[in-house]
Amino acid sequence: MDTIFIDQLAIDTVIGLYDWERRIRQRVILDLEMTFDIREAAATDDVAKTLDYKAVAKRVIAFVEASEFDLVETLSEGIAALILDEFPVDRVTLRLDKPHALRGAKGVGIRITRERSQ
Ligand SMILES: Nc1nc2c(c(=O)[nH]1)N=C([C@H](O)[C@@H](O)CO)CN2
Repeated sequence: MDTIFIDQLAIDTVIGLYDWERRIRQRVILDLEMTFDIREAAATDDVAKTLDYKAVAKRVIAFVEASEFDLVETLSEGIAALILDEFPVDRVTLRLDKPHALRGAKGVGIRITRERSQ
């Protein structure tokens, strides 16, 4: 299966456990890999036949900007669920980096893979 990806999508949101984190917006960086068969789009040169990465990015940005979760786990599951619910994707791998969360580290975060349930 083919993959359509979005790399290093930077979004500011309320995320974190601590009181000071509830009062500010912090940057999260997303890498998304979504399985999609591109052959029909390639044969027709028609964006309507593919997974429009701009439409995915717009929807993910709106969700993340409006969210106020404590954990990166909850935010990541929410993003994966909305992609599988709203777009023709059977499998999504998502890496979420919270770059300013841990002094001394370039970043922290998680990577998850979720599939559409049959
Ligand atoms: N597994 C996790 N550990 C931690 C999280 C998290 O979301 N998942 N969050 C925090 C704090 O919010 C931290 O990012 C603030 O520096 C700590 N551990």
